[in-house]
Amino acid sequence: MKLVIVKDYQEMSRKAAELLAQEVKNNPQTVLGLATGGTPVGMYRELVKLYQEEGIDFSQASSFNLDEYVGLSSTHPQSYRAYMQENLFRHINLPKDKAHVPAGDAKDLEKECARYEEAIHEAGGIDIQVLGIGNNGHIGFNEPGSSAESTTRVVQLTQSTIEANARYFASVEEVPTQAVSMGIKTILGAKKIVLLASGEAKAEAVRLMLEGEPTADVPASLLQLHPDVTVIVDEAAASRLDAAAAGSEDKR
Ligand SMILES: N[C@@H]1[C@@H](O)[C@H](O)[C@@H](COP(=O)(O)O)O[C@@H]1O
Repeated sequence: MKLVIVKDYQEMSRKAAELLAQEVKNNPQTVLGLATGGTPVGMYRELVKLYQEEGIDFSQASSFNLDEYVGLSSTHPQSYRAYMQENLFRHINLPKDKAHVPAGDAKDLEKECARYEEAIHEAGGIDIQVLGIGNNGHIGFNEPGSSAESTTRVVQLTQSTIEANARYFASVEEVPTQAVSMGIKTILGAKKIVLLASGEAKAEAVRLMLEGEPTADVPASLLQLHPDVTVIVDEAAASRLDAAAAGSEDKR
């Protein structure tokens, strides 16, 4: 995995946006894999800026989001569809029908999961997948214990994830307990992966991802099985790494 340690959140966001913009410039039909959470907000802000200032053209691109809460409609303000709309989709010229987010309010969720997996396949697979990381090492909503063979499915959120995500809701009781999430196998199927982490709270998860054995107990560590992963972390998130003591950039 390629590790890039940057000074702060701002630099992490800019670097990640530049990577995505470059990808779209190189291949206008890029299939983007997108993530939500607090971490990529700055990256989307920078990407919108690049779109406005440099005219990056998304008209032939498409996107697939990692996950969505079960039970929230696309118009619910805390749904990941609403997040994407607010932070990215409404600002750029990505065609609406090519911006995919799982439907967490589908009547038949199993069918929705199979449909989503098939849609990724039909689009030719994901070219570049953006990821954040949960405090417990989850990616997407693949909680500890998720198999490397898992595909898009309904998952149960752990209490720690529910509590961590409660800050976006009025109360912890309002946080959905389930989600539709791409699986580990779906994520590892992307041609390239970029994982972002910022802040001290992520330092232990980042350490286990990079320096621990690959194990389903820390889903992000399974990214070690992928040949093209770039991890962009700020100094606080890198603070527990052996590599952080050695220098700023490192290839492993
Ligand atoms: N499903 C999302 C993940 O994709 C995200 O990486 C994680 C961390 O979120 P944050 O970036 O807000 O710390 O939160 C949620 O659980």
